[in-house]
Amino acid sequence: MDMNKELLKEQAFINGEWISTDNTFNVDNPFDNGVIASVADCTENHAEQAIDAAATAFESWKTTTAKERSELLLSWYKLTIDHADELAELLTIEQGKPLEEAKGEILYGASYIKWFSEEALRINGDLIPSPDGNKDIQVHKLPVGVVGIITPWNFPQAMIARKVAPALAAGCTVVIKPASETPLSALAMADLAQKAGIPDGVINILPTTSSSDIGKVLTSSPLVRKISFTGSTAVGKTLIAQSADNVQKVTMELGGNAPFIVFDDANLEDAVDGLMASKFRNSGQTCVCANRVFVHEDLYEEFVKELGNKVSALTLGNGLTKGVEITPLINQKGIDKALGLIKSAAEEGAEVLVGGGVSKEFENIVQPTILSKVTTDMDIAKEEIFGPVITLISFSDDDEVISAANSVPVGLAAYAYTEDRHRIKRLIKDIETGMIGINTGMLSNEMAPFGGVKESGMGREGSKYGISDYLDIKYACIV
Ligand SMILES: NC(=O)C1=CN([C@@H]2O[C@H](COP(=O)(O)OP(=O)(O)OC[C@H]3O[C@@H](n4cnc5c(N)ncnc54)[C@H](OP(=O)(O)O)[C@@H]3O)[C@@H](O)[C@H]2O)C=CC1
Ligand SMILES: O=C(O)[C@H](O)CS(=O)(=O)O
Repeated sequence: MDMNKELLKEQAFINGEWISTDNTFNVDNPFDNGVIASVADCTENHAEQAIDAAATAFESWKTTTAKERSELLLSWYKLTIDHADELAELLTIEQGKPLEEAKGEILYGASYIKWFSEEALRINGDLIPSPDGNKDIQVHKLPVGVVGIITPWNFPQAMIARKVAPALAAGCTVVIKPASETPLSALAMADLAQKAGIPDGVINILPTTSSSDIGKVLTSSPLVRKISFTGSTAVGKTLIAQSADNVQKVTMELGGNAPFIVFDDANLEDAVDGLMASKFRNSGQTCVCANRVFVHEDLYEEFVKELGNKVSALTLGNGLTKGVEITPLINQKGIDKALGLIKSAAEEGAEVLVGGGVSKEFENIVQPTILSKVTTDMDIAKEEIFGPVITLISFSDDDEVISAANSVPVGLAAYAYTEDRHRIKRLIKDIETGMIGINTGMLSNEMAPFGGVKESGMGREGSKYGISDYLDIKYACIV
């Protein structure tokens, strides 16, 4: 296809230079497996170079004023908005999601850059009256230093913006390892950052297929003071363990298994619409997708009927085609995972009401699927599906469904549809997640604290809380 190649970068970005490497790796279009780019394959040596560049740049970047950092982030934001269409096209080609969703991601990512250009101006300390009256107690907020960032393929631009913006606003510098499936969005954002005037060495990007090796360099370097990661819980645990040797700060946005609960007093149409929005965004490849759908027995049959009509009407195809809603999963591993979970659920007694396999027309697209008679002891209810598959579980009372919702080791997002304000108060308190949507299936925005509890990770991204992850508190006692 004729793609705008202005922002198509295939080299590594280290210390403001575009660097070629001895080896390269292909980036494929998930729709047709066509090769769209051949990208520099960085090694541990490149990682060391990038860390040194970030450490050197930190010595000057940390002395910039908050106003200077704010203005540079605003310039980056404006260039991102100006190039939103090209960035969206690049994102769809490397990740597969519908162009309209990709544009939404670009604007969503940009909103974090704008938000933290403003938050940079509000990094204030404290003056505290001393208990004995003869000391000055000062609290200073200082940048932690060089940050190692590892990002996933499901939101390849927004996860860059959501981590880099607060880091730079705080005065930190960054070394980024993007997902090997989707490095192009990260490289394009680095290009725009350089054009916005962000100094050499502040942002460094290491595309690679040697993620484990590069991860070890980042977590073992005494120059790297923090690791920020979004991805699977399994990899998050590996990184937390590796970061322990250096006592690095960590922000971990890990896997989820969101319960979506439809109570007997729910607005049924709203609940169906909310589930459609939550489940099928990015073809189910988000960490906050509804993963277990609990429907009160009194509503179950009517809910299934309404839902079936909407799911059956979804349009499958190439993300670049206007109107397409369901697109390929990121790779064969993701397709096999979703199909395997559907198969095991059916073998364990679930009923396939809609879909259940791969599209007959598009081999990389899993059909939007509805499984009924699912139970919480099935594998599909215990794992993050990361595919367009709805699992319907019937329930009869509040205690039962809250206990079932909490019966998993992760706790990122949850959703509930009910009008009962006493029940809402109880759900906010008792559901073990970092975030809960009440009568909505979409809760992510730059002004809210995004993050999880239990094995969904630690730290928060976005909101007034997001910048704290990139700051150290220093107490000065002055007589
Ligand atoms: N919470 C979320 O938003 C996400 C959750 N997931 C969950 O993870 C499952 C698997 O998806 P997958 O893409 O494999 O996610 P991973 O967690 O494996 O990958 C996420 C990022 O971590 C990198 N990575 C993988 N292993 C290591 C390592 N040992 N050290 C350093 N970096 C590493 C990957 O690099 P590389 O690309 O080279 O493998 C990628 O950049 C999904 O099915 C889903 O359940 C996945 C993505 C996002
Ligand atoms: O990793 C993800 O799936 C995203 O954080 C979800 S969201 O922030 O785009 O909702």
